[in-house]
Amino acid sequence: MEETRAGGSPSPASPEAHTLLAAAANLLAAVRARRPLVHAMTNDVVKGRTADGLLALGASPIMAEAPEEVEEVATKADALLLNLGTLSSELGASMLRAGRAARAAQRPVVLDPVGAGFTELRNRTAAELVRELRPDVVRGNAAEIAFLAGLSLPQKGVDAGEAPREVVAQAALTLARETGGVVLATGAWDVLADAVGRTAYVGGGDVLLTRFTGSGCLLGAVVAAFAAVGEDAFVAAFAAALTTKVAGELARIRLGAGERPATFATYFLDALAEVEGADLLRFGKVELSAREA
Ligand SMILES: Nc1ncnc2c1ncn2[C@@H]1O[C@H](COP(=O)(O)OP(=O)(O)O)[C@@H](O)[C@H]1O
Ligand SMILES: Cc1ncsc1CCOP(=O)(O)O
Ligand SMILES: [Mg+2]
Repeated sequence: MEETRAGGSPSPASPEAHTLLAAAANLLAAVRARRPLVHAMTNDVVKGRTADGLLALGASPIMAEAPEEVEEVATKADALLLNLGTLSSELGASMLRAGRAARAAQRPVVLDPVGAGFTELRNRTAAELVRELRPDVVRGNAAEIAFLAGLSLPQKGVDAGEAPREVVAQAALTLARETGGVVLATGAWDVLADAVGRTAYVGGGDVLLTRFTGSGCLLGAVVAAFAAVGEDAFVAAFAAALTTKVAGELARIRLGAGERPATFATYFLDALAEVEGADLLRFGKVELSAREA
C-alpha cells in the first residue's frame, strides 16, 4: 500500500498512483471538452444543486422522471444517475425503466442508494436496481454501501456514522463482486473497489462538505459525467471522487478558518469550475492497493 501527495509530499508518487492521477486529470479535461449530458433522476432536495454543480464542472444536466419520457431521455443522454433520496414506488419503477433503456443504449448507469438500510422501500428498491441493472458504479456513503453488501454500519437517515475504512473497503469489494462494476463508498476517506479486486482510497476534502446538503448526491452525478467520457468506470469514479475532494480543499483555502457552510458551498461550486488537472496532481491524496478478486 502506498501513499502519495503528488507535488507536495516528501514521498514521491508510486508509478501506479501517478498513472491514476494523470488519468483523472485527462478525464477532467475530457468532461470539459465533451460536456456530457447527464440524465439525473435525483431527489427533490438536491435537484438544483446537482444541475448547478454539473454546469459548473462543465457537463450538462437534464432532470426527467415521468415514466412517459424516461426511456427517451436515458437513450439520448450520455449517462444516467439514479438517486433514491426522495423515493416513491412509482419513481422506483420509472428508474427501472430508465435504467433498462440506458443499458440497452450502452450508457453508463450510476446508482446512489440514498438511505438504503434505513427504510424497507429504499432497501427493496436499491436491491432491485442493483440486481436488475448491475450499475457501472454504485456511489453511496459507508452505511448505504454496507447495507447492500449485507452488512450494517452506523446510520442516521441519509447520513452515515464513522467506520474504519478497511471495513468499508471490505463492504465495497463485496458489493462490487456482486454487481460486476465499481463501488465508491464516501466519507473522510473515499473508498473505491471493483470486481477484479482493485481498491483505492482518496483522502483530503473538507469536513464542511458534510455541512450542506447534496455534496454526496452531486458526487453521484459527477461520477456519471466522468463515466460518460471514460472507458474505465474505476478511473471515472476515482476521478470524480478526487475532483470533489480537491474542489473541497480549494473552497476551504478560499474560506479560511471557521464554519460557514453556506459560503463554503458557494466556493465549492466555484471550485468545481476552476479546478484543473494540475490541482488534482498537486493536492490529490491517494492510497492504492491491489488484492486478489
Ligand atoms: N470527514 C470528512 N472529511 C472530508 N470530506 C468528507 C468527510 N465526510 C465526507 N466527506 C466528503 O463529502 C462528500 C459526501 O460524502 P458523504 O457525506 O459520505 O455522502 P452522503 O452525503 O451521501 O452521506 C464526499 O466528497 C466525501 O469525500
Ligand atoms: C436530506 C435528504 N433527505 C432525503 S434526500 C436528502 C439529501 C441528501 O443529500 P446528501 O446525501 O448528498 O447530503
Ligand atoms: Mg451528506
